[in-house]
Amino acid sequence: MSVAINFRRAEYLISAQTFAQCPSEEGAEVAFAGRSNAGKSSAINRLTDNGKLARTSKTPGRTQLLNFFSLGTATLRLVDLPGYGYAKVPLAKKNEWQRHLSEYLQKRKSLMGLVLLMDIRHPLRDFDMMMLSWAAEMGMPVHILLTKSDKLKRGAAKTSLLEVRKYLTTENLTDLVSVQLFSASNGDGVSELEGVMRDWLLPAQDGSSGGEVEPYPDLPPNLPEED
Ligand SMILES: Nc1nc2c(ncn2[C@@H]2O[C@H](COP(=O)(O)OP(=O)(O)OP(=O)(O)O)[C@@H](O)[C@H]2O)c(=O)[nH]1
Ligand SMILES: [Mg+2]
Repeated sequence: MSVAINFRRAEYLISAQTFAQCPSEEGAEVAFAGRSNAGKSSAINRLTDNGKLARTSKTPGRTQLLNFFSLGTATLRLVDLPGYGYAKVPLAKKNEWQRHLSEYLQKRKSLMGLVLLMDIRHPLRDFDMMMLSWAAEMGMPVHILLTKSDKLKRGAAKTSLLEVRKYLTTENLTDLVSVQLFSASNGDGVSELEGVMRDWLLPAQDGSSGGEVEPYPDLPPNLPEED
Protein backbone atom coordinates (compact mmCIF):
# COMPACT_ATOMS: atom_id res chain seq x y z
CA MET A 1 0.00 0.00 0.00
CA SER A 2 1.43 3.34 -0.88
CA VAL A 3 0.64 6.13 1.55
CA ALA A 4 0.52 9.53 -0.05
CA ILE A 5 2.35 12.63 0.94
CA ASN A 6 0.63 15.56 -0.60
CA PHE A 7 3.49 17.83 -1.54
CA ARG A 8 0.97 20.27 -2.96
CA ARG A 9 -0.49 20.84 0.51
CA ALA A 10 2.66 22.38 1.91
CA GLU A 11 2.29 25.29 4.26
CA TYR A 12 4.73 27.60 5.96
CA LEU A 13 5.17 26.59 9.60
CA ILE A 14 7.87 28.65 11.29
CA SER A 15 11.30 30.22 10.81
CA ALA A 16 13.93 29.45 13.41
CA GLN A 17 17.03 31.50 13.99
CA THR A 18 18.42 29.06 16.52
CA PHE A 19 18.15 25.35 17.24
CA ALA A 20 16.02 26.11 20.29
CA GLN A 21 13.43 27.84 18.10
CA CYS A 22 12.92 24.80 15.84
CA PRO A 23 9.47 23.16 16.06
CA SER A 24 8.84 19.92 17.98
CA GLU A 25 10.92 16.95 16.81
CA GLU A 26 7.81 14.80 16.54
CA GLY A 27 7.52 13.14 13.13
CA ALA A 28 10.00 13.44 10.30
CA GLU A 29 11.60 16.06 8.08
CA VAL A 30 13.89 16.45 5.09
CA ALA A 31 16.21 19.45 4.84
CA PHE A 32 17.40 21.17 1.68
CA ALA A 33 21.06 22.21 1.90
CA GLY A 34 23.66 23.55 -0.49
CA ARG A 35 25.63 26.56 -1.57
CA SER A 36 23.97 29.90 -1.71
CA ASN A 37 22.10 30.39 -4.99
CA ALA A 38 22.12 26.64 -5.80
CA GLY A 39 18.33 26.73 -6.06
CA LYS A 40 17.10 25.33 -2.72
CA SER A 41 14.11 27.63 -2.33
CA SER A 42 13.19 27.27 -6.02
CA ALA A 43 13.29 23.47 -5.72
CA ILE A 44 10.96 23.56 -2.72
CA ASN A 45 8.56 25.82 -4.58
CA ARG A 46 8.56 23.53 -7.60
CA LEU A 47 8.09 20.41 -5.50
CA THR A 48 5.16 21.94 -3.67
CA ASP A 49 3.81 23.64 -6.78
CA ASN A 50 3.70 26.90 -4.87
CA GLY A 51 5.80 29.69 -6.32
CA LYS A 52 5.37 31.79 -3.22
CA LEU A 53 6.20 29.28 -0.49
CA ALA A 54 9.95 29.77 -0.05
CA ARG A 55 11.47 33.12 -0.97
CA THR A 56 13.88 32.94 -3.89
CA SER A 57 16.25 35.57 -5.14
CA LYS A 58 18.90 36.39 -7.71
CA THR A 59 20.95 37.72 -4.79
CA PRO A 60 22.74 34.92 -2.96
CA GLY A 61 22.13 34.77 0.78
CA ARG A 62 18.37 35.25 0.58
CA THR A 63 17.49 32.48 3.04
CA GLN A 64 18.91 33.38 6.43
CA LEU A 65 16.86 31.24 8.77
CA LEU A 66 15.85 27.61 9.11
CA ASN A 67 12.45 27.76 7.40
CA PHE A 68 10.05 24.92 8.20
CA PHE A 69 7.11 23.89 5.99
CA SER A 70 4.50 21.24 6.78
CA LEU A 71 3.42 18.67 4.19
CA GLY A 72 -0.28 18.26 4.88
CA THR A 73 0.46 17.53 8.55
CA ALA A 74 2.85 19.24 10.97
CA THR A 75 4.59 15.90 11.60
CA LEU A 76 5.90 15.77 8.00
CA ARG A 77 8.15 18.68 7.19
CA LEU A 78 10.50 20.28 4.68
CA VAL A 79 13.25 22.58 5.85
CA ASP A 80 14.81 25.28 3.70
CA LEU A 81 18.32 25.91 5.06
CA PRO A 82 20.49 28.99 4.59
CA GLY A 83 23.08 28.55 1.85
CA TYR A 84 26.85 28.50 2.22
CA GLY A 85 29.69 30.04 0.29
CA TYR A 86 28.39 33.55 -0.02
CA ALA A 87 31.36 35.78 0.72
CA LYS A 88 29.57 39.11 1.07
CA VAL A 89 27.74 38.25 4.28
CA PRO A 90 29.55 39.86 7.26
CA LEU A 91 31.81 37.34 8.96
CA ALA A 92 30.17 37.58 12.37
CA LYS A 93 26.76 36.94 10.83
CA LYS A 94 28.11 34.05 8.81
CA ASN A 95 29.68 32.42 11.86
CA GLU A 96 26.43 32.78 13.70
CA TRP A 97 24.38 31.02 10.98
CA GLN A 98 27.02 28.36 10.70
CA ARG A 99 26.81 27.62 14.39
CA HIS A 100 23.03 27.27 14.31
CA LEU A 101 23.10 25.20 11.15
CA SER A 102 25.77 22.84 12.53
CA GLU A 103 23.76 22.40 15.68
CA TYR A 104 20.65 21.61 13.67
CA LEU A 105 22.44 19.03 11.52
CA GLN A 106 24.10 17.39 14.49
CA LYS A 107 21.22 17.23 16.92
CA ARG A 108 17.94 17.16 15.08
CA LYS A 109 16.36 13.75 15.71
CA SER A 110 13.56 14.14 13.18
CA LEU A 111 15.98 14.81 10.30
CA MET A 112 15.67 11.77 8.01
CA GLY A 113 17.78 12.90 5.08
CA LEU A 114 19.42 15.79 3.35
CA VAL A 115 18.68 16.96 -0.16
CA LEU A 116 21.98 18.51 -1.22
CA LEU A 117 21.65 20.90 -4.14
CA MET A 118 24.46 21.78 -6.51
CA ASP A 119 24.31 23.95 -9.60
CA ILE A 120 24.93 21.46 -12.41
CA ARG A 121 27.50 23.83 -13.88
CA HIS A 122 29.60 23.82 -10.68
CA PRO A 123 29.08 20.52 -8.82
CA LEU A 124 31.22 19.16 -5.97
CA ARG A 125 32.70 22.36 -4.64
CA ASP A 126 34.62 22.22 -1.36
CA PHE A 127 31.57 22.73 0.81
CA ASP A 128 29.62 20.02 -1.03
CA MET A 129 32.37 17.48 -0.55
CA MET A 130 32.68 18.39 3.09
CA MET A 131 28.95 17.87 3.58
CA LEU A 132 29.15 14.49 1.86
CA SER A 133 32.00 13.19 3.96
CA TRP A 134 30.36 14.47 7.11
CA ALA A 135 27.04 12.83 6.18
CA ALA A 136 28.87 9.57 5.50
CA GLU A 137 30.54 9.76 8.91
CA MET A 138 27.21 10.07 10.67
CA GLY A 139 25.23 7.76 8.38
CA MET A 140 22.85 10.45 7.17
CA PRO A 141 21.29 9.69 3.76
CA VAL A 142 21.88 12.35 1.12
CA HIS A 143 20.16 12.86 -2.22
CA ILE A 144 21.97 15.21 -4.57
CA LEU A 145 20.05 17.40 -6.99
CA LEU A 146 22.11 18.73 -9.88
CA THR A 147 20.00 21.84 -10.28
CA LYS A 148 19.33 24.16 -13.20
CA SER A 149 19.68 21.21 -15.59
CA ASP A 150 17.79 23.37 -18.11
CA LYS A 151 20.95 25.47 -18.42
CA LEU A 152 22.81 22.63 -20.15
CA LYS A 153 22.13 20.56 -23.25
CA ARG A 154 20.94 17.04 -22.51
CA GLY A 155 24.31 15.44 -23.33
CA ALA A 156 26.27 17.82 -21.14
CA ALA A 157 23.81 17.33 -18.27
CA LYS A 158 24.21 13.56 -18.55
CA THR A 159 27.99 13.88 -18.53
CA SER A 160 27.83 15.92 -15.34
CA LEU A 161 25.54 13.34 -13.74
CA LEU A 162 27.94 10.53 -14.63
CA GLU A 163 30.89 12.48 -13.24
CA VAL A 164 29.18 12.94 -9.90
CA ARG A 165 28.19 9.24 -9.85
CA LYS A 166 31.81 8.34 -10.53
CA TYR A 167 32.95 10.50 -7.62
CA LEU A 168 30.43 8.78 -5.31
CA THR A 169 31.68 5.36 -6.41
CA THR A 170 35.33 6.34 -5.94
CA GLU A 171 34.59 7.70 -2.47
CA ASN A 172 32.52 4.64 -1.49
CA LEU A 173 29.45 6.78 -0.91
CA THR A 174 26.90 4.97 -3.05
CA ASP A 175 25.18 3.25 -0.10
CA LEU A 176 24.10 6.54 1.41
CA VAL A 177 24.22 9.04 -1.42
CA SER A 178 22.19 9.18 -4.63
CA VAL A 179 22.08 11.81 -7.37
CA GLN A 180 19.70 13.04 -10.07
CA LEU A 181 19.17 15.90 -12.51
CA PHE A 182 16.70 18.60 -11.51
CA SER A 183 15.24 21.77 -12.91
CA ALA A 184 12.90 24.04 -11.01
CA SER A 185 12.30 25.87 -14.28
CA ASN A 186 10.92 23.01 -16.34
CA GLY A 187 10.08 20.40 -13.68
CA ASP A 188 12.74 17.91 -14.76
CA GLY A 189 13.26 15.36 -11.94
CA VAL A 190 10.36 16.34 -9.68
CA SER A 191 8.78 12.88 -9.48
CA GLU A 192 12.14 11.23 -8.81
CA LEU A 193 12.70 13.63 -5.91
CA GLU A 194 9.20 12.91 -4.58
CA GLY A 195 9.99 9.19 -4.56
CA VAL A 196 13.15 9.65 -2.51
CA MET A 197 11.39 11.91 -0.03
CA ARG A 198 8.53 9.44 0.42
CA ASP A 199 11.03 6.68 1.18
CA TRP A 200 12.64 8.84 3.87
CA LEU A 201 9.56 10.38 5.42
CA LEU A 202 6.91 7.69 5.48
CA PRO A 203 8.72 4.90 7.39
CA ALA A 204 9.46 7.44 10.11
CA GLN A 205 5.89 8.62 10.40
CA ASP A 206 4.53 5.64 12.37
CA GLY A 207 6.10 6.89 15.57
CA SER A 208 9.39 5.05 15.19
CA SER A 209 11.49 8.22 15.13
CA GLY A 210 12.51 10.37 18.03
CA GLY A 211 14.27 7.61 19.98
CA GLU A 212 17.79 7.77 21.34
CA VAL A 213 20.33 8.58 18.66
CA GLU A 214 24.10 8.60 18.68
CA PRO A 215 25.40 12.16 18.79
CA TYR A 216 26.64 13.21 15.38
CA PRO A 217 30.27 14.18 14.88
CA ASP A 218 31.03 17.90 14.82
CA LEU A 219 31.15 19.73 11.54
CA PRO A 220 34.52 21.36 10.95
CA PRO A 221 34.42 24.78 12.65
CA ASN A 222 35.43 26.69 9.54
CA LEU A 223 33.73 25.95 6.28
CA PRO A 224 35.72 26.81 3.18
CA GLU A 225 35.36 30.23 1.61
CA GLU A 226 34.49 29.84 -2.03
CA ASP A 227 33.64 33.02 -3.85
N1 LIG B 1 17.38 28.38 -15.01
C1 LIG B 1 17.13 28.02 -13.76
N2 LIG B 1 17.28 28.92 -12.76
C2 LIG B 1 17.04 28.52 -11.49
C3 LIG B 1 16.64 27.17 -11.19
N3 LIG B 1 16.51 27.06 -9.85
C4 LIG B 1 16.81 28.28 -9.33
N4 LIG B 1 17.13 29.15 -10.30
C5 LIG B 1 17.51 30.57 -10.11
O1 LIG B 1 18.66 30.63 -9.27
C6 LIG B 1 18.58 31.74 -8.37
C7 LIG B 1 18.72 31.27 -6.93
O2 LIG B 1 17.61 30.47 -6.58
P1 LIG B 1 17.15 30.25 -5.06
O3 LIG B 1 16.13 29.16 -5.09
O4 LIG B 1 16.78 31.54 -4.43
O5 LIG B 1 18.52 29.70 -4.41
P2 LIG B 1 18.83 29.30 -2.90
O6 LIG B 1 19.69 28.09 -2.96
O7 LIG B 1 17.57 29.17 -2.12
O8 LIG B 1 19.69 30.54 -2.41
P3 LIG B 1 19.97 31.07 -0.91
O9 LIG B 1 18.64 31.22 -0.23
O10 LIG B 1 20.69 32.34 -1.14
O11 LIG B 1 20.85 30.06 -0.25
C8 LIG B 1 17.25 32.44 -8.70
O12 LIG B 1 17.50 33.50 -9.58
C9 LIG B 1 16.43 31.33 -9.35
O13 LIG B 1 15.45 31.83 -10.22
C10 LIG B 1 16.46 26.25 -12.30
O14 LIG B 1 16.13 25.07 -12.16
N5 LIG B 1 16.72 26.74 -13.54
MG1 LIG C 1 16.93 30.15 -0.42
